[in-house]
Order: sequence, then C-alpha cells, then structure tokens
Amino acid sequence: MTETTTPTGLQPPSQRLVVAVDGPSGSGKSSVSRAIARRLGAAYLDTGAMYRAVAWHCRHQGVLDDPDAVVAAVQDMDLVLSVDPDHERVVVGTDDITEAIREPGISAVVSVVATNRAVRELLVARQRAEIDAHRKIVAEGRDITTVVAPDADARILLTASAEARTARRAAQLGGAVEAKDLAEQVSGRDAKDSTVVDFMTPSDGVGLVDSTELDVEATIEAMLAEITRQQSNRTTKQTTNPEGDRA
Ligand SMILES: Nc1ncnc2c1ncn2[C@@H]1O[C@H](COP(=O)(O)OP(=O)(O)O)[C@@H](O)[C@H]1O
Ligand SMILES: Nc1ccn([C@H]2C[C@H](O)[C@@H](COP(=O)(O)OP(=O)(O)O)O2)c(=O)n1
Repeated sequence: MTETTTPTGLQPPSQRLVVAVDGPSGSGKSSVSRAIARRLGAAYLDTGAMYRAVAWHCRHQGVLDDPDAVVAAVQDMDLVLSVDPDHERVVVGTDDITEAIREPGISAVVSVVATNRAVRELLVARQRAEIDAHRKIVAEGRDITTVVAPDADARILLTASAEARTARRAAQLGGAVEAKDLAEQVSGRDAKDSTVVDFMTPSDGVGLVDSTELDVEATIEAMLAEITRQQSNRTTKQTTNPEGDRA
C-alpha cells in the first residue's frame, strides 16, 4: 500500500506524526520542542519534567537515598503532566509542582532517579503510552530517539557547545548562580546522566542539529527543515519499497 502525500512530500495533516528530540542540558530541547509542537499543532511531552517530578516526590517522601523505596514511590505516584505546549502543568497527588521541579535543589538530585534503571523502565513505559495516545506529538529528553520512540517519524539530536549551553543556562537563571554550581548543573549533570543513556552522539538515522551558532528562531527553522527532510525520506522509501524489508 502506498501512502498519500502532499505536493511537498509531507504527510497530509490527518496522518500520525511523532517527533523525537534528544540532547544535553541547555541545548534548547524544551524551548525549541515546545515551539515546534505549537507550529505543528502537536502535543508536547517533556520527559525531563517526569524525572524531575519523580525526584521531587522521592525527596518529599524522604526516600531519595534508598533505590528500592524510590522505585516503590514511582509505582505509587499519581502524576499528571500537561502535554499542551501552551500550558505547563505538573501535579503529583494534590500538589502542583510546576514551579518546584525547576528549582536548583531538584536539578541537583534529579540524576539520582534518572540513573536508576528500574525507574527508567517505569517512566519509559509511561512515555510510550503517552506517545501512543496522541496522533501528533513532539517528545523530548535524553533517550527518546533511541529507547522510547526509535520508530518515530522524525528523530533529532539537538546539540550546542558546552560553552553555549552553560551561557544559556546562566542567562536563564538570571546570573544568580555561581560558576562552579552552573558547571555542575550543566556538564556535571550530563556526565552523570550519560552513564545510563547516550545523548551526545546521534545514533543511526538520527539527524543532528547544532544550535551553537543559531538563535532560538533559527534553531526552530533548522529543526522543522530536518523533520521535513526525514518525512520525505520515509515517504520515498515507502513509495519505492512498500513491502519494506519483507522478502
Ligand atoms: N539557540 C538558542 N540560542 C540562544 N538561547 C537559546 C537557544 N535555544 C535555547 N535557548 C535558551 O537557553 C535556555 C535553555 O534552553 P532549554 O530549552 O531549557 O534547554 P534544554 O531543555 O535543552 O535544557 C532557555 O533560556 C532558552 O530560551
Ligand atoms: N528522557 C529523559 C529525560 C530527562 N532525563 C534526566 C536528565 C536530566 O538530568 C533530568 C531533567 O531533564 P531536563 O530535560 O529537565 O533537563 P534540563 O534541565 O532541561 O537539562 O532528567 C533522562 O534521564 N531521560
């Protein structure tokens, strides 16, 4: 069966679209993915917010130091995460923690839960269910292109130099953080998180967008161009080889 295509090679709007975005801290994943979701009329899944919510919940329960208790807490956790790109909202039980999960105290401990493999399995299952529940969705994190949605319609690794990422984070935090704490929040956290997933090099078939020399708008344009390129490639493959690799 051949898929119908628009004149530009893009899939028509009624078709499913899953965009997967990974990258290190401060590369622009959240701001750029949110903007792309708006432009595509898609949902937006911030998987980092899920890890942050787990860190908040475990700290709140006083179990961060006990890996088994962390897993139990995640299993029992009642998490509501908005996937509306225009409305950021994270709620655990009756606590609205939308603001709290962005505090430096959570950034400092989030790797404890993100490097717990059992926690990752639970969250990956939840992320896949969320992706399946939406016709169009942009999902971003560290392992979306490789583990959560390796079959996504478009997969992109968004990078920037360590200097650019640290400078962006400094500006975002309003210059209120000391240089050594800033380096720990960006490169230090990436080093810890990299022990369980690789988000510094694109895996096979994943497009690379380097935003070091680009402003936010130019990065959005570069990402949209890469999404279009990958969609066109997939459409061409499906048209020329509709049976895929089946003999
Ligand atoms: N290409 C860019 N140029 C300049 N600033 C950027 C760029 N991309 C993102 N930013 C800014 O850098 C900060 C970190 O971006 P964010 O989207 O939170 O990154 P990430 O989700 O990868 O950690 C934000 O203040 C954002 O507005
Ligand atoms: N898919 C994901 C998403 C985030 N994480 C981890 C890595 C980070 O330390 C935390 C928080 O992620 P978040 O994307 O909010 O991080 P930033 O502060 O934007 O750099 O969660 C992960 O391990 N896997």
